[in-house]
Amino acid sequence: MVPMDIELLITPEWIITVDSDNQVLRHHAIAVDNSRIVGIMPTSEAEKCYTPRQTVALPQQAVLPGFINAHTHVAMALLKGLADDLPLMDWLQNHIWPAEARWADSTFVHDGAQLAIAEMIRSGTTCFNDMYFFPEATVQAAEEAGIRACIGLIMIDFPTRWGSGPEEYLQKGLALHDRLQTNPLLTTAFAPHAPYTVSDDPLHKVLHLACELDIPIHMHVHETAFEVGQAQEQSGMRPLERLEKLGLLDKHFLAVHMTQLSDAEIALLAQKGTHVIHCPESNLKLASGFCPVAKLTAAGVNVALGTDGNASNNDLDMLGEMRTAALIAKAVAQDASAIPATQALRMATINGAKALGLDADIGSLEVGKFADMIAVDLGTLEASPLYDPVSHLVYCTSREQVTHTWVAGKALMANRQLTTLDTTALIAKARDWQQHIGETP
Ligand SMILES: CSC[C@H]1O[C@@H](n2cnc3c(O)ncnc32)[C@H](O)[C@@H]1O
Ligand SMILES: [Zn+2]
Repeated sequence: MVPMDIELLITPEWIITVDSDNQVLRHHAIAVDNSRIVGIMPTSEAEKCYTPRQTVALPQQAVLPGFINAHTHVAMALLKGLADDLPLMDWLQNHIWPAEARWADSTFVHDGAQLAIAEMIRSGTTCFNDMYFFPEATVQAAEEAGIRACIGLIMIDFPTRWGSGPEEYLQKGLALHDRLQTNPLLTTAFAPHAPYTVSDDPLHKVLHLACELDIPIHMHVHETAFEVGQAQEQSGMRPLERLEKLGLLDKHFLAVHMTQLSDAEIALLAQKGTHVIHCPESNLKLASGFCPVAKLTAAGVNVALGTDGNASNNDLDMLGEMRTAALIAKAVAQDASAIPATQALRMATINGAKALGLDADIGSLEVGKFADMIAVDLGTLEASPLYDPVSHLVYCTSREQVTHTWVAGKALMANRQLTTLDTTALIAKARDWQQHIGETP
């Protein structure tokens, strides 16, 4: 047999596939060519089958699909730690929105996005689903870094620095959507902010365009009891009921947070195929409530994981988020078997891909999918002894153990060195923003 020329052969100790059988393979290799996985087989066999231009030997690492952070506001990295220990509405109305009105221009969004993307690559995220003003600046930062992203085309009733209102947001969003058609790493979703900030007419328009373009809709929904109570007082309806009446709930809809859910609402989400994006650390920090993840999963709802922005988390660490999700699910369900490690890992990978409609291409390590993957060092003192690599990833691994991050076969981090971004320059720029933002009364 003539060996096949390929770009890259990776030979780790474990491959955690996150495929439908949750296969964990030992002493297997991953062959990558033309951005995609072309083979997964025992290392001894791969060495005969391929002539790789590059081989990466990872004798104490596990290789797994890159994390998909299914809800972010990446530019908010520059507001990290600015307003802590507050409930959502006080945090938003009295701290975050005023800071955004003062600072969130195109340069802020680009610089914040770059900083966040560096943090994400260093912690094993290969794809994020974003919602923020000046999305074209987030696009620029993502393109410079080489990361995959779903860019939110935002919608909100009031004027912001990015536009005068719904009509302009739609027009700018559509122009950006058109421009991204030729970009293999970037997709779009409509991102109406929340039921309490977007009225029916713009929601109708968003739904109409999302159906026409066949793209997802991504929205904060039922984040707090206050949100639900206020909507009931004002309209006699819970927000979810209103969204259902408007026709938004289907398999293209990503409902973020969902801490307030009745059993009937859970059944409705399952029936409609709506995805839930769980952000446990943001919900804990803002004391927003608890998403009933075990009940949702049992009902057949696809639940993916997001960090939310750096101003409410305050990190973008999907390993940490997985651990929190697995632990809090047990407390909420009062059942130690709720959300076992394998399920938490699926929430951080393949379930995010499903929510974004990208599961044919990413979310698991399988032949034909893009080589979006990470290597995690499980040979450390803290990870020893090791009986089950998936258990360690969820319950006992910190982000510093991520050694390599690849997107579409390109290394964005190798041996903890970023290849497309300059860490020292990013720290300097962040400190520059800190001086401006921190010293303004
Ligand atoms: C329309 S751009 C996004 C908008 O959302 C704000 N935001 C960040 N986190 C949350 C959250 O948890 N709930 C509601 N809104 C949030 C962000 O500051 C931007 O203004
Ligand atoms: Zn959010």
